[in-house]
Amino acid sequence: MQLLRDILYSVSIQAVHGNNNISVNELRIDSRAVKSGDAFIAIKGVHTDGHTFIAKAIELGAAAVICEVLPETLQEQVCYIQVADSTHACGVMADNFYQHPSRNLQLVGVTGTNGKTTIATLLFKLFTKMGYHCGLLSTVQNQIGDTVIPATHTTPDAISLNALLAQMVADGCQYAFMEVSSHAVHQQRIAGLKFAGGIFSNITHDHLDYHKTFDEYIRVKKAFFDGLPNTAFALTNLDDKRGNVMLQNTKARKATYSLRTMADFKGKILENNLTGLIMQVGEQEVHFRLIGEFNAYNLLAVYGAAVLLNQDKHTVLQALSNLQGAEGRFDYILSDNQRIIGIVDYAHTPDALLNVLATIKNLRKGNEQVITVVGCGGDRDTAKRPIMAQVAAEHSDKVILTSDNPRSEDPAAIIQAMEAGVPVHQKKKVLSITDRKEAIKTAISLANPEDIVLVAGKGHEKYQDIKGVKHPFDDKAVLLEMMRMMEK
Ligand SMILES: CC(=O)N[C@H]1[C@@H](OP(=O)(O)OP(=O)(O)OC[C@H]2O[C@@H](n3ccc(=O)[nH]c3=O)[C@H](O)[C@@H]2O)O[C@H](CO)[C@@H](O)[C@@H]1O[C@H](C)C(=O)N[C@@H](C)C(=O)N[C@H](CCC(=O)O)C(=O)O
Ligand SMILES: Nc1ncnc2c1ncn2[C@@H]1O[C@H](COP(=O)(O)OP(=O)(O)OP(=O)(O)O)[C@@H](O)[C@H]1O
Ligand SMILES: N[C@H](CCC[C@H](N)C(=O)O)C(=O)O
Ligand SMILES: [Mg+2]
Repeated sequence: MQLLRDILYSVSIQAVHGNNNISVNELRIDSRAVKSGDAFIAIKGVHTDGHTFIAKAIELGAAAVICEVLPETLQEQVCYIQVADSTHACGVMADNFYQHPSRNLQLVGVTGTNGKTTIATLLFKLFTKMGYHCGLLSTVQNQIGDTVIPATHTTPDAISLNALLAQMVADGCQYAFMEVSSHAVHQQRIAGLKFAGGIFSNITHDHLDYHKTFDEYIRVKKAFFDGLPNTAFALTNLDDKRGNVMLQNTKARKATYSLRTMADFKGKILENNLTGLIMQVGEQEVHFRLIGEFNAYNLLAVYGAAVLLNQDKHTVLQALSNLQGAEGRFDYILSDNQRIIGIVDYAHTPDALLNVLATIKNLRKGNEQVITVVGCGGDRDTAKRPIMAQVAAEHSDKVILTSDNPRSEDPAAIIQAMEAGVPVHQKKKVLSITDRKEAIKTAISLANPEDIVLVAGKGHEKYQDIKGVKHPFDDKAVLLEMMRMMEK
């Protein structure tokens, strides 16, 4: 419990109605969760406007309301705080309410279209291995030391985020590694946080359903670096066309990584096969267990960040060399009698799919076929659908288009939109099967010994979201089940 006026410290306030010298139990952005003595922050969302639920929140006992527009009639027992931007106020208030947790550990944020989970997870594993107590906030899961806390978002809302960071501080964590999604930057979920460092992986086509234009998407990602303090580092990928732009206006210490040009952290791939990567990193030659060129980038980002956090180069490379990647990222299975190679990967953007297929192509020894099973999520960027199918068709021998998470959409319509991207001369090698399990089964039945079956798009996910209901589904488990069934 804390005083409202303390929680409001450094929030830009336009007007106060009522007594702000009252105690507040919890901060809430959802009226449905409000209990007696809570403060309700009304946020304008994508689907609805939190301001319409102010009366409901008060009915449930809200003692304070933070809003951009005051209701017409004000209740005497409630303190109303009018602010210019309630999403920003929410971030600052959450930071105050939880006693500035991000100032009490070293917080590193990772942004970019692809690689966030991999980089954040590797940093968490690396620092844990080097003897530190660490926290992780990622798409796959949140973690405090060994304790796993399920994740609902890539970056949680400001209140949950600060609550988790406070738990990490209370548990003695020295470092926290988090993914910073573009949604989170735009919705100010990270307002008020103090970062010790920021990492940029890359930027390609995604989330244009939300950000509308690519320029706006770039601007939002850049805003994360614009907001870093001069005590932080900002580490960027020089091989990405927008790598430099990201750091243009940052106050943070700039650093770069690259596989192609001069950079602070320069790497070179010496070998890249199914047993891993051999890379030259600085002066040292190192073997890594992660597979593929894109992971060479992720590893360089992790190495650079660790060195910028004052860790010893040799210790870092030694520890990093033994680590495995994140669940569902180029997750590799050999069928029991080693006939077929199965790969589960979270590639759900054209760029990620292209990377995975290019990686597979490089690893192929001879005439093995590559059979790709892929779909696109419903209620998400529609522009990527035909491109994903095109990429799959161009770089595979056979393709089965199927459902990802259809959400509120008709799965057949999503598949149709994908089919439109398949070039006419490649239509012959493309099948469409709406049921994902059937699609995986068919892929296995089409495979000959040594062939590679890639199941893309869902990675670690353990469900399929159909009309708002999450049905249990696990690509890796289904793939294994089908491999075993077909081998009998
Ligand atoms: C598009 C988007 O980001 N939506 C997020 C947003 O919801 P919204 O804007 O639709 O909210 P809304 O339903 O319009 O409601 C507005 C406000 O009214 C409140 N409300 C609503 C109803 C009610 O009865 N009472 C009430 O108070 C809501 O709590 C909210 O504060 O704010 C909510 C509360 O923080 C989030 O849960 C929700 O995430 C949804 C579930 C989501 O799917 N988000 C995805 C797109 C997302 O954020 N993904 C990124 C990762 C992307 C990536 O990198 O791949 C992530 O960081 O996870
Ligand atoms: N550095 C990279 N560059 C391009 N593609 C990558 C990179 N790292 C991983 N990928 C591909 O992108 C997929 C997603 O990787 P990862 O989960 O690490 O990214 P993410 O940024 O966290 O994604 P999300 O935004 O969905 O949380 C992987 O399965 C892999 O196919
Ligand atoms: N963080 C991404 C993940 C997409 C994964 C894919 N399986 C889908 O459901 O579209 C999103 O929510 O847009
Ligand atoms: Mg992620």
